[in-house]
Formats: sequence, C-alpha cells, structure tokens
Amino acid sequence: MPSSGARVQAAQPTAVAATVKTSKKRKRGESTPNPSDDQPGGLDFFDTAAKSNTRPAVQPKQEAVRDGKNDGSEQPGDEAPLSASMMPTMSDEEARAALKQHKLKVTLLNPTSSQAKQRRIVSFQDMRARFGISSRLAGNLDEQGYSAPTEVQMGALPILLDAPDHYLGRHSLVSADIVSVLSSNLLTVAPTGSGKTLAFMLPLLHRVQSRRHQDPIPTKAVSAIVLAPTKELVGQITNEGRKLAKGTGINVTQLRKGMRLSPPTRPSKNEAEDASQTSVMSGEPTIVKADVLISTPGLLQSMLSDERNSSRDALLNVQEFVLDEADVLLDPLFREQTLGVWRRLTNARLSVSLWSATMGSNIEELARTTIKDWQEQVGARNAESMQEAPFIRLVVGLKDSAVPNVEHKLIYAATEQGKLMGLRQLLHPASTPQSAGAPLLPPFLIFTQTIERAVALHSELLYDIPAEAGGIGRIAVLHADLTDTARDSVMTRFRRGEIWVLITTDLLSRGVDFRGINAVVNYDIPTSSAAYVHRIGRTGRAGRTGGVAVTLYSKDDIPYLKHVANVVAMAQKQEGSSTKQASVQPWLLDALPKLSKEKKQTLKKRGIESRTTRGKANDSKAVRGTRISSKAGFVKQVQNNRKGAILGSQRRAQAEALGDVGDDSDFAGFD
Ligand SMILES: Nc1ncnc2c1ncn2[C@@H]1O[C@H](COP(=O)(O)OP(=O)(O)OP(=O)(O)O)[C@@H](O)[C@H]1O
Repeated sequence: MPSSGARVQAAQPTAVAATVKTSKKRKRGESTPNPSDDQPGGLDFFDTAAKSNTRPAVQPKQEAVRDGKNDGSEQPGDEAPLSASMMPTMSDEEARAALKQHKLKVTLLNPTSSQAKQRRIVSFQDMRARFGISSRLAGNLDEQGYSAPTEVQMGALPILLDAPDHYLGRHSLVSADIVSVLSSNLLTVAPTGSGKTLAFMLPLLHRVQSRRHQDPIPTKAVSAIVLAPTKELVGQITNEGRKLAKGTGINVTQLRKGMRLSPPTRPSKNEAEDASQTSVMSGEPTIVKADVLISTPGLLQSMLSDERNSSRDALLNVQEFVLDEADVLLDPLFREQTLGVWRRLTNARLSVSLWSATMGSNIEELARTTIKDWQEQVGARNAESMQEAPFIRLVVGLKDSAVPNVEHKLIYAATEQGKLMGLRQLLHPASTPQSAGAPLLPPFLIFTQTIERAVALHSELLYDIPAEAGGIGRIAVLHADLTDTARDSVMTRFRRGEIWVLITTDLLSRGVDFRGINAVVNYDIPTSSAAYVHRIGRTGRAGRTGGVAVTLYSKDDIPYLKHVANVVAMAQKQEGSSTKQASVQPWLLDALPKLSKEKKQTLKKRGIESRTTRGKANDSKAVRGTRISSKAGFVKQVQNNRKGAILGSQRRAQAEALGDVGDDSDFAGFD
C-alpha cells in the first residue's frame, strides 16, 4: 500500500470542514506542503510524513442500515443498532484520519453539484450489508482470498457502490425523468498494481445485478462496457470479471472479431434459443449476449460503425462505462475511437469512471468537458428534476509516481554493445560483477522501443539459457505483429512459469498483471515518465517487495533521461531510502537540460529516432550504432557470404536434378 513504508509516524486525526478543495499544482521534488498551506480547514490527505504501518486509529462502530439502503450521508446520530460484528464503521473524525493516513484524496470536480457527500471507506466485511451486495458476489470476492481492501478500493468502492441505481431497484417502475439523483462519475489515479480492477469491477457487477433483479424478464442487452487499450489487458479484465460474476447469471464477454451487437430485446426463453441457433446455422456473426462487454476501443468502434454488425440501439441500455488506462484511451492514439464509443452511449443514467496510475491534467480536462458535453447532449441536465451528476477525483498516494516498493537501478552502458553485455551480466549470475548487484531472478520482462528491436534482442538471447534449464523455450518475444493465437500462447506460458524471460514492447507496459514478476529491464529507455511508471509497475504489484527495475542507458539516451531520473528520485524519496545508496546521479537530475514540450511529444510519439526504421533511413551510420548484436561486422560479413554460398549451391543442385543446367554449369560453386 502506498502508505506503508519504513519511516512512519502515527497519523493525527485532523478536524476538517470540507472535502472540496481548490487544487494547487505541486512540482515534482517539492516537499509536501503543510496541511495548513493550501488546504482549506487544514485538510491534507497527502501528508507524506505522517504515515504509519500500524493499522489506522479507527475503532469499529455500529452502523445503521436503513431498509437496506445507504446514501453515504448518514450522521452518527441516525444510526439504528445492528450486530456490531456485522456493521463496523467510522465516525467522521475517524474516517478523515484514515483517509489521511492512507493518502487518499477525494475531490469533487464539479462542486456546483448538490451531491457533495461525505464518502466513507469500508472494509470488505461491512460492505455486503452496507451496500446490499448479493451473497453470491460477496462469496466470489471471498474466494479471491483478499483479507482487506487496498487503498484504492477503500476510496473507490463506497463512491461507486453508493449509487442511486442500487436503491432505484425497489422502484422498478420509476422512469428516468423523476429520478433526482444521477450516478457519480469518477476519475481515479492510483499506483500500478494497487487493485483498481476489483475497485471498478465489483461495483459494476453489483449494479448490473441490481438492475436485473428489478426486471422480472431481464432485457437482453449490453448493460456495461469496459474499454482497455490492449487485447491482453482486455482478456485479463474479462477473466477477473468472470471470476467475480461466477454464478450470478451475469455474462462477462470479451468482444471479438466476428461478433454482432443486437438491439435490446425481451425475448422469451424459446425465442432466444431460436435466434442463437439461426445465427449459427446461417453462418452469420455470433450475436453478443453480454451484460458486461469488454473491448479495445478500436474493435468496438469499428463494430459500431458497421451497420451489418451492430444496430443503432445496441448500446441503449449501457449504464456503466469504464475506461481502464484512461490516459492512454484519451491520448491522441486512441482518442477518436474512445470518444466515438462514448458518443454512442445515450442512456441518461450513464456513469463514467476513468482509471490509471498516471493522469495528465489535459486528460482530466478532456474527461471533464466530455462528461459535461455528454450531459448536455443527452439532455440530462435539462430534465426538470434532474441534477448534475457529481464528478469526483480520487487520488491515492502521490500522483504519477512509481511504486516505492521496487528497487530502481539506472545503469550506464555507454553503447548499444554495452547494453547487450550489461543485460547478459544480469542474466548470468557467474558473470555479474559486484557493482551491478545480485543477478535478476526470473521471471522478468524486458522492454524495447520497437518490435524490430524486440525481435532482434530475442534472436540474440535465444541460446543464453542452457538447454539443461529449458533452453530456447525459456525465452520468448511478444509484440503486436504476432497472430492472436501466438500472443495468447506466450501469455499463457509466461503466466504458467514456462517462459522465464519475456521480451516485449510497450504493448505489455499497461495494466497486465503477472503475479510474481521479479524484475523489469528497460533495454531501451521509456520515452515518457508515465511510460516508466507503467513499465516498472509490472513488478512490485499488490505491495510485494523485492522487485527490481533496471534501466540500461547509452550515451545516446542521456539527453532524454531526465524524466526517468526524476521519477526514480521521487520513488526513492517516497520510500525514504536516504540511507540506501542512491542510484540516481545528481547530475542526471540537475545538469541535464529540460526538453521542450515539442521534443517531449516527439519523443513520446516516435521514441529515440536512431532506433526507428525511419531514423535509420535518414542516417545509415545509425544502423550500425543501434544494431542489437554481439557479433563484429567482419564476422557477420563472413557468415552472410557463407549463407549465400550454401543457398547458391542448393539452387544449382536443384537445377541439375531437374536437368536444367545453364551455361554456367561448369561452375562448381564454393563447396
Ligand atoms: N484487496 C486486495 N488484497 C490483495 N491483493 C489484491 C487486492 N485487490 C487486488 N489484489 C491483487 O493485486 C494485483 C493487482 O491488481 P490490478 O491488476 O487490479 O492492479 P491495477 O491497479 O489495475 O494495476 P495497473 O495500474 O498496473 O493496471 C492483482 O494480482 C490482484 O489480484
């Protein structure tokens, strides 16, 4: 958890007047402001000095359940007695102290909304009764074996579970125009591996289930959508969703090519069976029967824009829209596709949630304006009794920072050849010099800048693991040019522990959860601080310690290293490792020039130019300088000549066998 760590003091409960604050930008590296500096009423959820690894000074207390509903605004005096073991809760003071201790910061982004309620954190035990979670869903959660919610779950679950749909359930005939409360929209920034998937999936399933219960003949239609940037992440979220939804009757589906989205229908059981049979027999695309649909934005958008595969009304019933890795989904790379899907969601009760470990202020602004425009568009704000839905920002720990429980190493390798040697030293314990520290323990991930470089590095390292230890089967490469089946197979083998070293591109830098990854190697430096945070976030997940993040850099990388050095320095500061040997040279932080905004953007888009095909085309010398190979140029030339001679000889032998011998038949070849 972000709040755990070595240097700690007990948190002091602070009396506060409001949860809404005007945010003040703090520069990276600046010390944490005094609560009284910029927080009205002395509110400071970020107090980094005041952290404790003891449990919060929170006493369980009885809590009321009012007819099974709870709008999160009850006062201690409202409470009706119930079994204390069932309903532990906190007073306002205690809740604030716990928020502060766990570095949870909750901000209402549209303070005009009258839904500015005091949100409270919960434990898994009290969640079921407090929010009316079904016993099946609660049982599935128990099966995951989590003893307590992580900090992002403490912060987000009450906000998302405490939604109007939950108690709308008992008034199933209430029409949208007399609903006075809209669901909250939420933007969450929480560290990598902090359990964001559960934080959005559990409330989503709960709300879908509540709606199904209020409808005697449930409408067959997609009810919630989760978007994620890569197929691998989509598959992982689908698995997590299915585990939680087991036995609830909720269908969690990963969208695939060849599927078709049909409009909401209320078929009888027989009709539904007939419909599915017809589509199979006629060879038409399979009709998606999902309640929860999980997809990449590109795939869903292309399906929606093809009228043969989706009806106009297909998403009419969607009430939850989750953007996982929202900063990427709203980045220019995916923006049009994501917004294209968003525009197709027209249900007035739609609630949107955005999740990531990093969130630029431009993305936050874009989210805010999109939500506002959307509300105007669907006329939600014009409906007489309808209020603007609250848009809440939840920040866990220090925004845009790397997890502090990972050891960061920046290793200077001078040249491309040096990087390869450095990597081999990390792979082979016997050759590891003292200075580089302990060798890396598999399994680990190696990131390169391009697919071409990932493939080249893979062929270079292919024989580095001895046959006795599994040989070439232990090392693999995964990138977007592989077929879906090959990608799935590599993922499965890596998860099973059959593959020890996986070389990849930024394709796997986001969201993918491989439990027990010991190290991440940045063979090519990440091209933004966010990319660094996400790449190295594949280790040290769910608070695990012992993970190592190694970044190899050459002379060419130095001008672009400042953003990485800054993140590393900040992570070390957070962890309180003043006594440890600092792995960041002070000059990397202080002496390097700041990159201009344009340069930063070009770097983010294209990476280090000399390592790209385009860069090589411009500068042939760069080809040699950035080639991933341990062989000298002369050796390569000899090998190529030999290969050519063998091929030539084979061709001639074939021609002779066919009796097709030309004028040069007297040439016997090099053999
Ligand atoms: N309450 C919990 N207690 C312990 N482990 C948990 C808990 N909730 C989730 N986890 C585990 O934490 C790991 C990381 O979870 P998850 O993949 O949701 O992280 P994330 O915050 O989405 O990370 P990223 O930003 O990299 O996408 C998973 O292995 C998950 O099983």
